[in-house]
Amino acid sequence: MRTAYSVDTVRTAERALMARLPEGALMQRAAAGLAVVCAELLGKVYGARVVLLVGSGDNGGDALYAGARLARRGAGVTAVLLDSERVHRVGLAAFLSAGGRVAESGERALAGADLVVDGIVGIGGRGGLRAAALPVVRAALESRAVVVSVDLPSGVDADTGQVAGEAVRADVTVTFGVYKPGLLVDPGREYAGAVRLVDIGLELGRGEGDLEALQHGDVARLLPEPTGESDKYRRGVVGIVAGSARYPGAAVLAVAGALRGGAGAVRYVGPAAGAVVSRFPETLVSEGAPGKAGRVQAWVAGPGLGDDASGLADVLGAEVPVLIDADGLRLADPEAVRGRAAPTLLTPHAGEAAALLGVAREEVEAERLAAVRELADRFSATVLLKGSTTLVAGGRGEGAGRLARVNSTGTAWLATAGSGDVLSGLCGSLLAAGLGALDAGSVGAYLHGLAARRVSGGAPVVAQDVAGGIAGAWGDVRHGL
Ligand SMILES: NC(=O)C1=CN([C@@H]2O[C@H](COP(=O)(O)OP(=O)(O)OC[C@H]3O[C@@H](n4cnc5c(N)ncnc54)[C@H](OP(=O)(O)O)[C@@H]3O)[C@@H](O)[C@H]2O)[C@@H](O)CC1
Ligand SMILES: [K+]
Repeated sequence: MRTAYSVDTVRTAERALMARLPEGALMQRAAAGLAVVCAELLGKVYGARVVLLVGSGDNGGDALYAGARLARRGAGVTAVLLDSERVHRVGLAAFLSAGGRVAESGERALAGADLVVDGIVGIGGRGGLRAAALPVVRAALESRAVVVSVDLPSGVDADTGQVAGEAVRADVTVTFGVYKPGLLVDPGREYAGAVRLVDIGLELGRGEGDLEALQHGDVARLLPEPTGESDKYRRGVVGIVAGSARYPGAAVLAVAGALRGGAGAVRYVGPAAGAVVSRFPETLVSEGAPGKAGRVQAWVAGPGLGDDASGLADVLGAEVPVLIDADGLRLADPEAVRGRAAPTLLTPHAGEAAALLGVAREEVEAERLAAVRELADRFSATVLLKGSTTLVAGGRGEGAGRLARVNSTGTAWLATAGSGDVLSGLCGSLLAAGLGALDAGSVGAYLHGLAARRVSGGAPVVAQDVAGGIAGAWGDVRHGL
């Protein structure tokens, strides 16, 4: 599990650790780790040209101490001080005595740099980059240098990943102690590049976390596994209410996701039974109301329904887990969602989330973590917000509280018609197998992203292929590949 902690939590832990250590020890640990990564990236340190962008706080201090270490190993290191009146004084003195120089012109220094260290601002930053920093940041990005951000790309909000205006686009971010949410959630994640974690001795429990990202091992432990005793009901029967005369394909894709998600059986209820059975003859179909369809251990409702809300009341009234997606999100009665006793998983994309919250889509995109938490609170449900970094926040009971999940396996190629339908079936299958809503959503998103990456290989994918790739992704996770 990769766990990220909020700035407040990090600051509290840092204070406690600092009280037990000699003054400046933490910054030395941070700078040493930063210098090691820079040296690795440079290959040869002696003779390399390094430029430090130095802001007015401790983030700039880290950069100066790391710069001193590189200068002692023979690199030509130049510091661009964004405010010469406000700089980490002791760090600057150490940097100068190690042979570092202060640049007269930032732009000129940057033109020939091999590596740029972004120490403008870290977890103390508020808002996007200030005007004074913009010319050097732009020059750094235009140079051919590798850009390494200290702790966080300057301009990215550590707690939310929000970028107000401009921010540094790093090739690598060296972060200290623990991950910060802004490094895992878009748009911040995109600015961070590859993230390297440097241990500085901070000790924080999972319970103090703000956001976590499942890794292969976590997903492997959560995957349902049939035993010799299994029959279809033990593996879970999932019911799908999806599709319409106009959108039969949504039903087919949701069923595809559900079958690939390991359900013992899939029941389909709706007008697209012909299309479903011709593609997947193993599906059990019925045309009446969902309540009459027979035993089901989790329902998925919504993909491609158009304006037909007739099945939703039955589904929302069922005492089993329910996933609502796509048109179902618009058609479902919010009171019926809030009033449910069994787990409920809502799976909007940013546009649907914006409609549910009554805000503009851009607002959701800019503050994805806040949006998913707000929806989970409003609907007393677990909410999965789809996107390049899909987020899942818990409602009542399981997963409640602040610890949300972020999925790191997504790919931009997943933004394709029908891929959400596959995801809804897949997550529904996991619910039917007995996973809680937070686990079903995050494991489903993980496999879905991995499946898309596997079949894409960097090229466009279609939703059917994503469903077809789930088995391979499942196997990779199980075998730790
Ligand atoms: N604590 C520890 O134990 C350890 C901390 N460590 C390091 O310290 C970092 C935190 O340092 P910090 O607290 O000094 O804050 P920091 O990120 O340098 O920013 C504050 C300064 O930036 C300014 N500023 C604000 N917003 C801005 C913007 N948008 N654009 C430009 N400037 C902006 C703000 O100015 P002001 O608002 O006061 O005018 C203030 O002067 C942390 O990220 C890690 O790198 C490591 O050494 C490990 C041990
Ligand atoms: K930084």
